[in-house]
Amino acid sequence: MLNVETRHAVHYEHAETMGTEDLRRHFLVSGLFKDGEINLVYSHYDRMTVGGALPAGGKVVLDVVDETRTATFLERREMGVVNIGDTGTVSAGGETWTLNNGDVLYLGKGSGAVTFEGDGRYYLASAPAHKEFPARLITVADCVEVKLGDPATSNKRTIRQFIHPLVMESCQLVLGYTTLEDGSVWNTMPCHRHDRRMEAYFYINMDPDARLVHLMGRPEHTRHLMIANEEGALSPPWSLHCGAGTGPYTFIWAMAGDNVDYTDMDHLKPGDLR
Ligand SMILES: O=C(O)C(=O)C[C@H](O)C(=O)CO
Ligand SMILES: [Zn+2]
Repeated sequence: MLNVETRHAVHYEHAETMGTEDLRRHFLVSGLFKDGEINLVYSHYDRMTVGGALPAGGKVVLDVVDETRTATFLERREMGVVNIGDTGTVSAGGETWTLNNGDVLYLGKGSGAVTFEGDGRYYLASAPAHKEFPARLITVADCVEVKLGDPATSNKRTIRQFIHPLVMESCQLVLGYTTLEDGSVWNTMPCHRHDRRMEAYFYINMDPDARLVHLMGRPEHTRHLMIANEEGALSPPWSLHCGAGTGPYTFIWAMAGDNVDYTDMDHLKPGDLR
C-alpha cells in the first residue's frame, strides 16, 4: 500500500504566526513506517520527497506515484535509500542490492520500479534529477566521516557523508547521517541555514520515551518542534535547523537545491538566535 501526503511551501511570515499544531502539520514528518506500506511526504520545497518503506519480511514496490504524473516515480528523479533496520534487499532495473543497517543505496534517474524486501526499514529521500547516474551501494566503510564538536559544548558528533561529492556524483541530492557521542546532545550547533537548498532531517535510534527539541525558523524568530523517534522535520530554505535531544540519537539529513556543496552554509552564532 502506498500513501502520499503533499506539503505545500510556507512563507516565513506565515510560519511565524503559527501555533504548535499548525507548525507540526506543515513541518513535522511522522508515521512513515507501517508494516507492508510505503508512506511518502511529497514536499514542494525543491520537490524533495521523503518516506519510509517497510516490507516487514515481505515485499513492497515503489512504482507509480500520481503526484509526479510520470510513468514511474524515478522517471525524472533520483533517490537515496537508508536502511535503518535489519538486513534486507532492494531491487531495481534488474539488479538487487543487500543493505545492512546503516548502508545507503543511490538510485539514479530512470531506475524504474523499486522493490523492497526482507527485514529492512528503508528511509527514502528523493529529488528531481536532470541526468542519469549509475546506482551505487555505499556501505558505512565507503562513506566520508567528519568529526565535529566538543564534549565541553555538548555537541561532539560524527557526520557520515554518503551521497556527497567526495563519495559519488548525483544531480541535486546530498545525503548522510550524523551520530551524537555519548553525553553530547546538540546537533548542528553552532547552526546555519542555506537559502540555496532545502533540507530534511529524520531522527532515529532514539529511546521511545526520549524527545528532541528541533529548532527551526529565521534566527531572529525561532520556533521549535518536539520530535520523537522516527520523526523528522522539513527545513525550508529560509529556516535554520538544529536540535538537542534528551538522550542519544542519530539523524539522517538530505538536501536538494541549487548546489551540492555541503560546506556552503551561512553560519549563525548562538547569540544570533531569538
Ligand atoms: O550535526 C551537524 O552539524 C549536521 O549533521 C549538519 C547537517 O548535515 C546539515 O545541516 C548540512 O547542511
Ligand atoms: Zn544544513
